[in-house]
Amino acid sequence: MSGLISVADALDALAQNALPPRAETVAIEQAHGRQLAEAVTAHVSRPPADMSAMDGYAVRLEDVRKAGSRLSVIGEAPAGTPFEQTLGKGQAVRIFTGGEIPAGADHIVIQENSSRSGDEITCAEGYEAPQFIRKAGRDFLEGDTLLEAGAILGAGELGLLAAGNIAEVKVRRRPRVGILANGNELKPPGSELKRGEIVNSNPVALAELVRSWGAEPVDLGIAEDTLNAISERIESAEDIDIFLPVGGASVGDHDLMRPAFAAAGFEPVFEKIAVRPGKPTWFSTRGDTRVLGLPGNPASALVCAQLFLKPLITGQRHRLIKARLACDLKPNGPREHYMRAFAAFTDDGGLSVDPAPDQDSSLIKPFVTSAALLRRLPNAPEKKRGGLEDIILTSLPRL
Ligand SMILES: Nc1nc2c(c(=O)[nH]1)N[C@H]1C(S)=C(S)[C@@H](COP(=O)(O)OP(=O)(O)OC[C@H]3O[C@@H](n4cnc5c(N)ncnc54)[C@H](O)[C@@H]3O)O[C@H]1N2
Ligand code: MOO
Repeated sequence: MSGLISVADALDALAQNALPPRAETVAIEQAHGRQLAEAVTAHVSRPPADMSAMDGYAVRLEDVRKAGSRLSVIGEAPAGTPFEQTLGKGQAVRIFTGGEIPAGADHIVIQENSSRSGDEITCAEGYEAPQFIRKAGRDFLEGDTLLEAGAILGAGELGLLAAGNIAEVKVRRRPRVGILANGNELKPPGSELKRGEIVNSNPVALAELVRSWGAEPVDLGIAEDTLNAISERIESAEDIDIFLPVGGASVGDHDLMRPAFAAAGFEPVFEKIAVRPGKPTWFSTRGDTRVLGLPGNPASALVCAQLFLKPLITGQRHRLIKARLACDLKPNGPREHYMRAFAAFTDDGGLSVDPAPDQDSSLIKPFVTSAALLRRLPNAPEKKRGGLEDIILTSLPRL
């Protein structure tokens, strides 16, 4: 495959050249944001036994069917210290939230509904059905699958693993993504700029995206516009899974990224994509290493990172969802267009999408407000305000 290919074909090619899976074991305290390499099963049941949901008295339901029932208190069951005897007729055990239900008991009378005098309680009400007992294994049983391979570990997932008595998990190794800028005009943020120089803004934004997708960005610096300078950066980079050259992707005399990677033994898979912005995006492989070449224009780099780098890192395709257009759209050209767009929830529970008025590929400001990429298929006809279009949500819509 080479030449100009469609977005769908580019995504297929990336999937066919997915990174080989590599796993490592980490403590759950270090596992936030990581992706499980294998399914995890519970080591314990939760709760481990029937538990009281309230502070009160564990009783036999048949003893408290009528208001005014009197029972004798024969012991205590606080959380962590089960009461070991079996409760008999007319007996109650003082129990606290999280205490294990003693054998023989099948109901909790909450303390607000009872009065105690010495070792005797009187129930204010009668009961028809058992209450306030959490059955063993209500959350999960020992041996249940808690999480599937591929799950991303956030707060809920980590709490679930800990509750399942799991201290370590096998997670996918974070791919190392080597970000390499290129251009004689580029200077780091904060530099004193001479005429013709511009600030190297793409790597810091790309690094943040890479991190947010669970990979590790590696700064390979700025290479000058010579084959040697770029080749040196490629050769001295250590343990990189995905090279991410940005800039020098087009056809100009100073666009040297492709030949430099070709000289380093990378074989082209595709050379450009019928996408806007970001047509010069290219992809090559060498053994287990990948190189995704992004154009230098900031919007092209950031949009194509969303479209092509994210699936390469995560192994997952984008999810398109529908949103209602807040303005009219002109007919699209021959390239699949991903417009930087503002997405917001509407009062009627829907989602609206409003493309930034200027879609030039050099602009960075639209990324500050945009939460979505609005997809327009090649040669799509004009669309009226209020119609439904496909979008990719890149962050949470505004409320
Ligand atoms: N004759 C043609 N010219 C161009 C074509 C084409 O098909 N034929 N394609 C255009 C398209 S589309 C794009 S996109 C750009 C991509 O160009 P490059 O990837 O070669 O990018 P550069 O020339 O290196 O830079 C473009 C632009 O972006 C600025 N830049 C570059 N790197 C950074 C950085 N790290 N941080 C901030 N800004 C950066 C650079 O200064 C340029 O202004 O090519 C078109 N040309
Ligand atoms: O594809 Mo380029 O990104 O249009 O400017």
